[in-house]
Amino acid sequence: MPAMTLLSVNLNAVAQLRNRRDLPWPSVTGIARIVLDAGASGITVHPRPDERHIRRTDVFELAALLRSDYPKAEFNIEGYPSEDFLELVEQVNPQQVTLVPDDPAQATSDHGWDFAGKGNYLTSIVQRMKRPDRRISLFCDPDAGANGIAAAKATGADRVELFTGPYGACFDDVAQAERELAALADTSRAALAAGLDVNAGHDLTLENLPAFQAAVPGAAEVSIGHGITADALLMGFAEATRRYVAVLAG
Ligand SMILES: CC(=O)[C@@H](O)[C@H](O)COP(=O)(O)O
Ligand SMILES: NCC(=O)COP(=O)(O)O
Repeated sequence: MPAMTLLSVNLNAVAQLRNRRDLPWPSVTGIARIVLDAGASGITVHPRPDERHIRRTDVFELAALLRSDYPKAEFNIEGYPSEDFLELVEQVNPQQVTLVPDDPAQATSDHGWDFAGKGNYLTSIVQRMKRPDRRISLFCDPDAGANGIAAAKATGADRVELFTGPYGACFDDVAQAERELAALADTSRAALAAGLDVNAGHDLTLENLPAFQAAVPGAAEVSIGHGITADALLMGFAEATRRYVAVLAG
């Protein structure tokens, strides 16, 4: 079990802001530098077919930056395993690929895989994507439970990423937040017991992360974008990153 939960900063929101104009700022690679210098362990991007935030060019530029200046940082590329996506991953060769069952029309990711129903499909994608230097993570519903986790493990994946969106959405409902945390904790325990490492992400914030950490110990990595970008508008990306890293350090 990893000693500390690592922070991977999702830069989708930065790219989305940049894309409001036909101009190169805010710079996605520039912000990547700032968060990595401030203590983030990796960078996450979730390119979508319409390039409404991260563009294919961003993926290549980030990969080049990490290779040249941050060789210890992890690049995590998330997305639906379309042929275009798989070819992009093969060209860029990130350390981690997170497969997400999102439809191009979705505003954002809103559910995990149906591991039992899509088992054969996922197994073939995992086999194609897996390399000794690349891990595969599967986006996982918070209530996937032991049966879902057994099916996820059978695909050959290395990790699951717990979808924390429903937990993040109940910031003003403490009782519901506790129910969401209990489901996440059950699924995380089942994953760890099955030999899968656990990542987590979606709508995690400085405010909801401590309770998540307490309820779901042992996560290898959280990827955070929207919340840290909102914080960075107030305090800058360096300070925001330092605060998330401090929360994760406990
Ligand atoms: C899989 C996941 O939860 C994130 O990658 C999320 O989809 C971020 O994407 P957006 O920032 O575009 O919502
Ligand atoms: N993989 C989840 C992720 O990157 C989280 O993004 P966000 O919801 O924090 O924007």
